Amino acid sequence: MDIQGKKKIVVVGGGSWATANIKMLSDNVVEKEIYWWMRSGDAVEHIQQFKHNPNYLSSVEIRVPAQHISTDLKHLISIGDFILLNVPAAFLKDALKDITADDLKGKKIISAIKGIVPDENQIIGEFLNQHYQMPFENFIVISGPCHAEEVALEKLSYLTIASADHELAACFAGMLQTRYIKTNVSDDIYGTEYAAVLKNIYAVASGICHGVGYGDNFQAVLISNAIREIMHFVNAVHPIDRDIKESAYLGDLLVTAYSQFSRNRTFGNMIGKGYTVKSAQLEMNMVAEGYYAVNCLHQVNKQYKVNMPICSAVYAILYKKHSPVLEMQHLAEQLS
Ligand SMILES: NC(=O)C1=CN([C@@H]2O[C@H](COP(=O)(O)OP(=O)(O)OC[C@H]3O[C@@H](n4cnc5c(N)ncnc54)[C@H](OP(=O)(O)O)[C@@H]3O)[C@@H](O)[C@H]2O)C=CC1
Ligand SMILES: O=C(CO)COP(=O)(O)O
Repeated sequence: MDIQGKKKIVVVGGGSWATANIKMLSDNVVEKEIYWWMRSGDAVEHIQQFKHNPNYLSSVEIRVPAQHISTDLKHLISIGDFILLNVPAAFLKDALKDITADDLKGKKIISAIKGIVPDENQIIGEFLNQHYQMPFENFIVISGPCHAEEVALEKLSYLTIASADHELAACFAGMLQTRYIKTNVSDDIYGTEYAAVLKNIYAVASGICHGVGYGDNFQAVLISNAIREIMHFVNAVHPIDRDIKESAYLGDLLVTAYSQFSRNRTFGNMIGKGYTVKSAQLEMNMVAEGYYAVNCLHQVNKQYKVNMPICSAVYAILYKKHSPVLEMQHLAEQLS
């Protein structure tokens, strides 16, 4: 596919980050046609009529033409050149259940998902490559420290656009830049995806620590150890020369572990305060990817055997029902 010329972009997902992506793409001046899929027919009708997403980032004005918003994913994909996947990883298989490798053939596929597909235990690029025969040259990752809520407020933010094809990454970055969005381009798709998955787990850990009563001093030690765990893990999975201090790695960890907007931190905080997983999930109405990711990571790391005491502690609390207080005491003895 020629990457020049007016492009048709389909955004798949109706949550906060999909809504923020719709806003960035709409505010960007490069000429394009934007299409939007979400599972809820009621939400589609509401947006068509009132030009606002009723459930997520409701303040954002939606300027996508009404006839471009639909619950028919197969049809929208048949129109699109770029398919931007943005449902939580746990629901990706369900969202794509009627989609075949043929439907995606020749499309440029972008993942704005920061998660692992459960059961498959694969990051999104691997999943699409193995299940949909997507060539990695057609794949793009959007990452970086960026909360949807701050995009809605047009607060200055930086995104990293990663692809094995530098020209493709630069082309897509050009479709997202606005007055309030700056972009970096990277070729580290594995490291970018895995770092984004891991930082969600560390943000859950950060929330748990806050919930059980640790202060800022301990949080700083926790996050210093977390970036080392990320570095060791991504170097084991995909050893290339990367600077872990870049925004897509360290920056994303910091914003997620400290921001008031982080769903993962909020979820962890509730767990630390004694909520069950179910009640914390119900309370939030949004998805904390770290909950699913830590289980997948636990399986994936059986192969790599990287020493990851923070991930192990979060896994024990969420999946083996260990006491957050005791598990964090045990973890604290292993940090430095
Ligand atoms: N929010 C953010 O700031 C950022 C998020 N991301 C990533 O974007 C991805 C999407 O997250 P985000 O947009 O924030 O999601 P939200 O938490 O805002 O919304 C949840 C989404 O998941 C859908 N959903 C919930 N339950 C189910 C289900 N059982 N089956 C199918 N779909 C379901 C919801 O659909 P419905 O409304 O119909 O229930 C909704 O679209 C995640 O991987 C996240 O890590 C990345 C960067 C920033
Ligand atoms: O990825 C994010 C910020 O970069 C969003 O993190 P949360 O899902 O924890 O809100």
